[in-house]
Amino acid sequence: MDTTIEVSGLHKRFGQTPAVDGLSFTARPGHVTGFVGPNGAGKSTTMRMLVGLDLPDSGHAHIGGRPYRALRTPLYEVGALLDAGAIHPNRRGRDHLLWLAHSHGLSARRVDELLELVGLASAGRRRAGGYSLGMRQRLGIATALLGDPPVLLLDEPVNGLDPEGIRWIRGLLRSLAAEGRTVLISSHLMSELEDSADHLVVVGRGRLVAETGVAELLAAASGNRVAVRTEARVQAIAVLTGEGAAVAATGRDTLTVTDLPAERVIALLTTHTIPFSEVSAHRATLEEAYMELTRDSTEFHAAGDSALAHHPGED
Ligand SMILES: Nc1ncnc2c1ncn2[C@@H]1O[C@H](COP(=O)(O)OP(=O)(O)OP(=O)(O)O)[C@@H](O)[C@H]1O
Repeated sequence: MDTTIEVSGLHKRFGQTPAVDGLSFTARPGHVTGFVGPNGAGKSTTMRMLVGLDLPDSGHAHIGGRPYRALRTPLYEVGALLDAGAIHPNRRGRDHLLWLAHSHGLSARRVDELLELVGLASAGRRRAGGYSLGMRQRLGIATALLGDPPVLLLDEPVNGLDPEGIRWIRGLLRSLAAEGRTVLISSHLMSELEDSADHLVVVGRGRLVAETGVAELLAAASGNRVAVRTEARVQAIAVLTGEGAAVAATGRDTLTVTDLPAERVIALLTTHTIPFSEVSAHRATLEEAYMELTRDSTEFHAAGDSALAHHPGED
């Protein structure tokens, strides 16, 4: 079964508000795709259209080439966490899962397995009304995973989780993708996607700002820069510029080298017996990369609407 998520030319308005405004992107199996953008960017609306809770005005949001409503066994094909609050406060967490499991021919054992997996084994018999937001998120994730689906759509799954919970969900998402599943998670904070997403769809005001690999984005933002600490600045500059690198003196004993990998810088300094105490690659954080990306997209906005999709590396 094809499990690619494909959003194409998607439009949705609420009254005068364009919530989603011509959005297109793809989320592929085996990847965690981060769907990121500020509050009100249209992420939840897109997710709701992916599972048929809202209808597009035009365009499509397909899973495996079909709309969600055409799936024959949705629980086994697509797991979704859209609104962690959507559970009756009097219902116990385990009963919520049991009801869903039994109506789909799944066993109580599967329910207990999942409660264990999401860390709710002991809390499962308590009423959901007493759950913290983090516990409701965990129950929502268990619900999404119940039918062992190859596609997962999780809207702000990190919301409400404590640092241990955030570490846990990052590992879970990575392992679900490593099993070949298509995982789409939304967040309004880039930092939440650090160490979990490997592909990014960045949106703003209902439109695509960028669709890019995380490694590609970080490499572009890091700008092939290497920091060198040496007491022999003059000799180091001579050797490194001789190799075609751009070198800037950035402190009394520090240099910033552009366009030469750290390994090559070390090899050159060693060969020429130039002493150094540090050579390190500058690695941008995802947050820095995001700032750079959205700054560019703002410039595109100012220049006109034709080039909203900015792919780093293409300029
Ligand atoms: N049912 C609705 N009725 C009216 N306007 C809506 C409705 N749902 C969403 N909107 C509007 O559509 C826009 C996109 O909202 P959406 O919730 O999809 O954004 P989001 O990126 O998920 O934001 P957040 O991070 O805050 O969840 C916002 O301006 C929002 O107010």
